[in-house]
Amino acid sequence: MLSLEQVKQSLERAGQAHVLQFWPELSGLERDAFLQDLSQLDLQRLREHCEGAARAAAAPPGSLDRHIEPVPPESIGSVRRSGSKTLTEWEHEGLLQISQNRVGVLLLAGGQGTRLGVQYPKGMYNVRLPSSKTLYQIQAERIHKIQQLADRKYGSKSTVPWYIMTSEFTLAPTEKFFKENHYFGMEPSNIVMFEQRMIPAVTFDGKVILQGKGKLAMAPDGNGGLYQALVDNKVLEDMKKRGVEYLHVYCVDNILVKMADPVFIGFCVSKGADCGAKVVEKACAAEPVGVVCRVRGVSQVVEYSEIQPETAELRGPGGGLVYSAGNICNHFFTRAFLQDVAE
Ligand SMILES: CC(=O)N[C@H]1[C@@H](OP(=O)(O)OP(=O)(O)OC[C@H]2O[C@@H](n3ccc(=O)[nH]c3=O)[C@H](O)[C@@H]2O)O[C@H](CO)[C@@H](O)[C@@H]1O
Repeated sequence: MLSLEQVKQSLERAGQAHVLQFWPELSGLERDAFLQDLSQLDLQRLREHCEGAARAAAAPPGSLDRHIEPVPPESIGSVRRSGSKTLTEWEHEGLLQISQNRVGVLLLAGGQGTRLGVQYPKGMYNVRLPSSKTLYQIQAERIHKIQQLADRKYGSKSTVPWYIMTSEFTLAPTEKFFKENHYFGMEPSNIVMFEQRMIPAVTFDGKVILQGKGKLAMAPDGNGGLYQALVDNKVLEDMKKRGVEYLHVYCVDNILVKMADPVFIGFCVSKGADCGAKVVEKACAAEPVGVVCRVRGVSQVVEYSEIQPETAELRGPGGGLVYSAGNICNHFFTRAFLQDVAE
């Protein structure tokens, strides 16, 4: 732990000295705990984050749009436009990989569910189905089912491990919920929960916010915190040990999610892709979903808040939207790709 003097100096250098404004009012115990938290702050990294966010916010509207282009047709596979032979080939490839224990699923469940307005992890939400099943139970049953389908086709005894990224807010209640529900019939060792990092919440001008006189307001570092969390928690090592080469990543609030969807997995594997995104055609230009596209030649998601309405409304020769690949936060990654990103 750093001394108060050291912490003071680095806070001053980083323009964050205000966080110590209530120091004289803190008890001895509170001071120790606060100093401990402050010693662990990576102020340099925080500054880089804030500067990056400020730059993005200050960029003139439309600056992304000038460099945007659709994903090339050869990288796209469409369920709607492909014949049943092609779809069956992709499905068989996906099931084959599952039967060989080479596929895992990863749930992004570190968000706080603020928009849903619940005080507990979203996966515990009972969506009022007649069965009263929660999102977690529905997902567990889908893992059982896909294993069963692969086993039936290839005579295997497959396992699709379930990786669950949580945060400081969601780990303990999620663990408790799974335990109380007997892991929904799954082998507990095949459910790997891990925590993403927390970062300080800041104001628009990059000042760290206090939650209390001796406590920083912290928040999970976004779903892009996944890559760091995979390393911090040795998840890539776990995948390697199990022989998992492909990961299907999805978000918690998608009740229709086809976990380890064999068609999607099979398509990505047969393309030799190192990452992929499953998309749904946008219903209308203004639909508030991100679009998968290319910016300066690099494939990425451009959020609906980033794209200009004129770009979103562009239509191709057939009359369809040029940017219609709606992101539903369903991603495919090879372990090798994730390892590469991590390094
Ligand atoms: C960045 C991103 O993916 N955006 C997509 C996401 O938006 P959306 O606004 O839903 O993205 P969020 O970041 O809120 O949440 C997506 C998922 O990430 C998880 N989460 C979030 C924050 C965090 O720190 N840790 C964490 O695990 C949430 O629990 C959730 O499962 O879904 C939309 C609809 O499907 C897409 O159109 C958006 O393009």
